Amino acid sequence: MIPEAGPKSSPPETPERLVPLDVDVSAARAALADVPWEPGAPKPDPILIADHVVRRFGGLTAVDVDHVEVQRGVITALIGPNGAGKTTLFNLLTNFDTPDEGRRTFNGEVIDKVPAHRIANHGMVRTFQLTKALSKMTVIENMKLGATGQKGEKLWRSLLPFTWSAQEKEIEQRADALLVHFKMDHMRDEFAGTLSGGQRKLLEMARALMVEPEMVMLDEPMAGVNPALTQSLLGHVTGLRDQGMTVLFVEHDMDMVQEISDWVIVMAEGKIIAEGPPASIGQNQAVVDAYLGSSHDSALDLDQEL
Ligand SMILES: Nc1ncnc2c1ncn2[C@@H]1O[C@H](COP(=O)(O)OP(=O)(O)OP(=O)(O)O)[C@@H](O)[C@H]1O
Repeated sequence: MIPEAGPKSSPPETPERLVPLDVDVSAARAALADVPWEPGAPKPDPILIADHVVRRFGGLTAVDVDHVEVQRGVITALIGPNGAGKTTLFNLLTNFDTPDEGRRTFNGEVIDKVPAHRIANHGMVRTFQLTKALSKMTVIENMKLGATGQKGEKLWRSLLPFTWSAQEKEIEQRADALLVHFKMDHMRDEFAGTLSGGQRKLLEMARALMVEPEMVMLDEPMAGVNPALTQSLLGHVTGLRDQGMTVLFVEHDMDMVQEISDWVIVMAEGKIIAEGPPASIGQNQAVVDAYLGSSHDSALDLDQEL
């Protein structure tokens, strides 16, 4: 469990809103009530759309998604049995992988040709596992690394050192404010490698927020998290939505899916096989069949949790 922040010299204030987004969250969630419970269902205000997205690995078609839309301002879970294609689709949606066919649209703009390292500038960010190299950096250094596409990257700005150092200061202030918000400021100068599994997940989330995104993509946010930190993490994910951000997460933990998602998209064998509110998914015959047809563990998960 993360201890409360220790006494520090005047910590930076947590910003009232980490991201000033003009999204009516209640309206966005309520609008889902009119969405049909079927694969590829159109949404009232989609922020992300994928069309005819196909990804093959040799003879295997890992993803073959005809159409899928993600509603703005809500939390959507992407679930499915092992090998369903969730991670591959996630990578395709964030441009970390290139489809053999298909088109992806974010905020009305086709993003097929946007390089992965530039996608955050468009307002979409994903969390990353804390790699070995990042473990050898301190928490604050990790946070600062999350700030991409800043003014200092542009050549003309680098000729104006005052602008550059003001930018550096802004980045550090935002990083410190986020660390306070996530109750990690007491670990600011520790090596990231010393964090527990749950603290790593918090750092990954905090780092993603450095770019003030509109949409946050979380890859298995509950994996390796100690139960003591579960509620805190869930609270932070719903907190992203409550500030107007759109959240899409891949997760095996059905408790989390049930507790926080507004909408669930189910994949099996590369395709979207079902969509609907979390309570509807356990009763969906195609979903039950897909989980029963997969590994024993996944079938048990569905049986017990949905
Ligand atoms: N780089 C790759 N090369 C070859 N096959 C791959 C590659 N990546 C994924 N696959 C295959 O594509 C299919 C979908 O994999 P993917 O990891 O997307 O599924 P998943 O739903 O995320 O599974 P899990 O829940 O087990 O993580 C699997 O059969 C997997 O073996």
